[in-house]
Amino acid sequence: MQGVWTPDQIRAAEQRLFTRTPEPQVMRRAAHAVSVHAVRLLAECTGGVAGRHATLLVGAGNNGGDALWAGTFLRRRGVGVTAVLLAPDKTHPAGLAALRRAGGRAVAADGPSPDTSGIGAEAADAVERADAVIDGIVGLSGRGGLRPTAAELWRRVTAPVVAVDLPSGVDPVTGAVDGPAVLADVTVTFGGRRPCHVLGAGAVHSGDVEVADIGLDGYLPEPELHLLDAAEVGENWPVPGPEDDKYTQGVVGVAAGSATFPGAAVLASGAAVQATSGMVRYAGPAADVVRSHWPEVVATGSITDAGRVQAWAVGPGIGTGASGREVLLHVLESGRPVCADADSITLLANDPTLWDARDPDAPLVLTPHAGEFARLAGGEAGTDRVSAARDVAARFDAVVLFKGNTTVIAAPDGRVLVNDSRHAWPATAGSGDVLTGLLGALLAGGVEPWLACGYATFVHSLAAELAAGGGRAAGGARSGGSARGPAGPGVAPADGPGRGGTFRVGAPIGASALLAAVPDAIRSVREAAFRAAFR
Ligand SMILES: NC(=O)C1=CN([C@@H]2O[C@H](COP(=O)(O)OP(=O)(O)OC[C@H]3O[C@@H](n4cnc5c(N)ncnc54)[C@H](OP(=O)(O)O)[C@@H]3O)[C@@H](O)[C@H]2O)[C@@H](O)CC1
Ligand SMILES: Nc1ncnc2c1ncn2[C@@H]1O[C@H](COP(=O)(O)OP(=O)(O)O)[C@@H](O)[C@H]1O
Ligand SMILES: [K+]
Repeated sequence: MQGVWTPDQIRAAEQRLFTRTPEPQVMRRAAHAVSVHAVRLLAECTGGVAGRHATLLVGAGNNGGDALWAGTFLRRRGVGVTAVLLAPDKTHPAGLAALRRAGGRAVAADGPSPDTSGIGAEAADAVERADAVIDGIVGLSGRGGLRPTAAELWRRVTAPVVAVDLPSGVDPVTGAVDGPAVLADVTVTFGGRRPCHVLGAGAVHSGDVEVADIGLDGYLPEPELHLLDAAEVGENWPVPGPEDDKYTQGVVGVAAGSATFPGAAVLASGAAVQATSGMVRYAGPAADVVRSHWPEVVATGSITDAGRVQAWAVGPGIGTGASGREVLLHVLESGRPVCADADSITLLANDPTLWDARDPDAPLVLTPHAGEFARLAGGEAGTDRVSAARDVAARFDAVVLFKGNTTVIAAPDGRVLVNDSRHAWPATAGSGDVLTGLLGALLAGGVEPWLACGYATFVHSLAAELAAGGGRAAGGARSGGSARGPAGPGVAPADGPGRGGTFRVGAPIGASALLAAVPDAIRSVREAAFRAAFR
């Protein structure tokens, strides 16, 4: 599991590191990593390094200092370097002196201008003609969007961009973007990811995130957030062993769908069938339709005849009336782990007495989308979705899987996992029903609920990507390309978030296609685990 640390945690760790390693040395280490990725980007995008030109956007603090030192390292590779200074009086003095000694040039951002922008002609020229741009405008101390001069410079950037630490203009803590902000191809960060690399629009603006080792390991506390990788999901996905039979792997019960919404039952049951090899029981009015799609499902018309299960997936399409309430009540009283989605969340939000039916020892997973979340929480989540999910998880003593482009998974004890989707293909009707089925199957297989949410979300997102034709295998390299794509600087391409090639290929999918790709996604994460074991 990879960690994500808040700016405060990073700063505290840095202070401890500085007691052993002098700050300038740490900065040079960080800057060297930035230069390595800038060299790679130059080579990939222009076919060469020496003789190319890099422009540094340099702000008032240490982030600008990093960029200046990175420029110094680039000079050693024969790259022409111009630093555009946004705050000449506050520019990192040692970094600027080093760049000048190395033969780099520095110009002020503002100055005599041929137009009304206030950007000096030299600065404008350096930005517009750059082969690569290094964004050192602002880092961990950033607040709000880019200020006017920085925004005006950014508007002129067309070259590929390496952001130092984080893309300037993005809120370091929430990832929110509420003004102009840099859209990076690569972000080079230090010691561990920051929340803005994985949350909200920041996840898109960061591009590919590279974590450089600057010696912080050993000084960092427990991470604020966690990320899963493909190998970990594959290693822990339940598969049958030699001693297993259909019962030992856990039987999942699906209580979903209705005469009006049989599709929810088919999708959730199908996902449960594809997720593990044990047995799936279905209970509800769509039993005939489910049987005709999935003959292996043991289906009955009534929840009271369902038979024994090890976990329940309940909610999609059951309705919020009396019959839906009865189904939910039965499931909550079963004492089994429950994944409650869709209508069951609305029922719980509307009728607090339903909570009393719950066995306090049985794990409960709630999987709200934004609207259902607001019903549960009693108000909109706002931009700090992590805190909002944590609060609801603690309040209801349940694991909360808060859906969205970035899915936030909070446990009642405060642990948070995030899945920063690199695309938006699951944004299609019925895909939530598939997720519910996957989760039910993992809970029935005995997977710890918080991790089950992480594994299910990872596979769900990957299945959508494979189905859409992005073609990225889990743990594999993403295809390249400038973050800005054909839409031009600062604008995400129309076909999805503006990052590597995945977003410019593929076709929209329905939930059935996502469901059909689940076995490929599971195979892919298991292959990643196999490769990792022999690395
Ligand atoms: N600690 C270390 O040794 C290491 C740290 N490292 C590096 O240091 C970075 C943190 O540096 P930092 O704390 O100096 O602040 P930084 O982010 O550069 O901001 C500077 C000033 O910018 C301003 N500003 C704020 N918002 C703004 C906006 N929207 N648009 C424009 N300007 C804005 C605001 O000043 P103001 O103008 O408000 O007075 C703020 O004080 C960190 O991200 C990493 O890169 C690495 O070298 C590893 C070792
Ligand atoms: N923009 C998006 N990017 C990535 N994933 C998304 C996006 N929007 C929704 N999703 C995912 O798609 C699924 C939709 O679930 P839900 O809203 O319950 O749909 P439904 O009720 O139609 O099945 C969730 O897993 C959610 O995280
Ligand atoms: K930056």
